[in-house]
Amino acid sequence: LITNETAAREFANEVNAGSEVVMYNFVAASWNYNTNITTENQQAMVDESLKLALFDQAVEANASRYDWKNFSDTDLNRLFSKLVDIGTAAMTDKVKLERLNNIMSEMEAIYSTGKVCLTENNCLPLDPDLSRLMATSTDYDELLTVWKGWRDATGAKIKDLYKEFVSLSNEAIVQNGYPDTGAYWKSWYDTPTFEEDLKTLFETLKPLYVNLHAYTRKKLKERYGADKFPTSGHIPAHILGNMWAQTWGNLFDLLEPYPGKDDIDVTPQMVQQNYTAEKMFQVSDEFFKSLGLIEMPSEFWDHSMLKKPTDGRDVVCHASAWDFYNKKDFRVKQCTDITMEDLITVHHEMGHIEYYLQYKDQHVVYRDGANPGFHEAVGDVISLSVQTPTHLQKIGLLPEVTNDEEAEINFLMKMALQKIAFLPFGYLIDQWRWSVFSGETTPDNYNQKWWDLRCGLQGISPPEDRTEDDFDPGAKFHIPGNTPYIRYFVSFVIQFQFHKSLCQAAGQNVPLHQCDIYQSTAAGQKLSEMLKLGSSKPWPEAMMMIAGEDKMNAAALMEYFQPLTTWLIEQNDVYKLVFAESNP
Ligand SMILES: O=C(CCC(O)(O)[C@H](Cc1ccccc1)NC(=O)c1ccccc1)N[C@@H](Cc1c[nH]c2ccccc12)C(=O)O
Ligand SMILES: [Zn+2]
Repeated sequence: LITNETAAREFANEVNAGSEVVMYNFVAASWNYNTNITTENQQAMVDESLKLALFDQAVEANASRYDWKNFSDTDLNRLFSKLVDIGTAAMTDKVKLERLNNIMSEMEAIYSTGKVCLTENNCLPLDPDLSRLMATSTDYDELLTVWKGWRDATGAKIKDLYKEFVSLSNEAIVQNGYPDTGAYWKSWYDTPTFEEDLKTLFETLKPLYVNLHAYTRKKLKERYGADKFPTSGHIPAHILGNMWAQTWGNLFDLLEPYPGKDDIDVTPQMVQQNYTAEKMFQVSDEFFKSLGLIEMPSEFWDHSMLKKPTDGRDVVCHASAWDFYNKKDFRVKQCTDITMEDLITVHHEMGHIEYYLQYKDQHVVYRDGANPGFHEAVGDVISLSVQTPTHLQKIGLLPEVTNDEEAEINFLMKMALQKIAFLPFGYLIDQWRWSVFSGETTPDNYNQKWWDLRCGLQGISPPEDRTEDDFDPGAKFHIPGNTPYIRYFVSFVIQFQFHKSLCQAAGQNVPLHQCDIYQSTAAGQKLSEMLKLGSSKPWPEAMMMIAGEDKMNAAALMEYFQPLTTWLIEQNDVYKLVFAESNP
């Protein structure tokens, strides 16, 4: 084995240059497929992913000729540990590797082109039509038709492909040295106690969720009638204002504690002011600039897809942010709707782009979040400031701000419907997936296990019977998209730790939920120092830099929502708080 660390550094630099070319070609082919789903674009993308896998295999083989585990330079050791960790690209059987990539692109196409026909010749896509219906309809049966139709059009059609995907993904990852795909995904957090830390966080936050669930259930019973609800205490899954019941913000008009106050759901104001998708991204860019962070380069504005094409092309509408690995080309692809919910997603995507911009000069293997949760948290931290009534007033979306106890509770309720409601969902998706990858959940049990978790952790129930002919996990983008999900649960906890620390840096001595770091270059400085690291340091070091502690901690989130927690407990009759742990 080669022990010369100078030679090793030289090798790493050559890999960096080569990676940028191969990665650019792969990302460009993926972009073409995602923004124009055709069989030729699908084949072109699969071809590029095979070339990338061969490149990664060559890098791994060459890197393994160095005695990198014994390097004295810890950074070089870290760099090589990433060079040899090539994921499913380790699959040496090219036929199987091509099959794996074909299955993934096929599942993504089925999901992205799925439609529900409400009448013979009225077939609606998820974005924007079905999403708007789920957000605005209060017709129990119409919601049920859409909820079931979407699962028939996507999950059920993906089921068999997913079974094959699981086995091929595991076969590949074993060649990379991991027992199964879930173990590989967890390794990105590089924390031996990761799963128990997550469980502790979830148990700590569960009382907040149970309070919100009880309050929401009571109000939904008033709207739909108690007879529509199982005696077990679960809420039917299709009446929460979202296709997956993952956030409940669209129920704000029903759940608003003190009606008649400021209209903090600024969607009407955005429509009234003729907001465009471009404008929404410019508003977000301006916030990042106000912190002294890097503004969007011209390539971003020239090459992004900021709204759904109207030329009949099939596209993957689910939002995403793209790094072309050439230090210049960064894009967002989003079928932006003119709503406050989508303004929040705009900030989420711009957070990914800002991270890309900040770490673009790192070695390719370090162009990642400190851990995947960090990448998901950046935009959300900004949007915690943007969503404050005082900030919405500053940018002209809220005519005037009432500063009293009731308005404060209204605001915290709206934030809880986005952040607290999400927690069990963010937690359970990869509990399901890790159990599938490990073999604990077998293919004939996929749907049963899914509903055990949805009922047991989220307290929601299927509005009609489900069987193993259904595959309800497949109706959520990240499953056919093979995008890990625990990153969002991690993000929803750490973004409040970041927010609290950046608010202190900005000299904001107000309650956490009223803090707006807008125009604070001190906060921007602290954020950019962490972002520039990419994944070059272990995430506890990055966490210490930005939050002053090296662990995930729910305290900041609980501090943020404290006034609402108190209010909810007063509102709820304690004995009605729970839902049965089992399937109703
Ligand atoms: O999926 C997303 C946003 C899309 C994304 O920006 O996270 C995107 C997902 C994706 C990953 C890989 C391929 C295709 C899409 N992730 C990225 O673009 C991305 C960018 C850089 C690094 C890692 C991921 N949000 C989740 C969680 C969520 C729901 N509501 C929210 C509100 C605010 C923030 C997050 C959410 C969801 O919709 O269920
Ligand atoms: Zn994201």
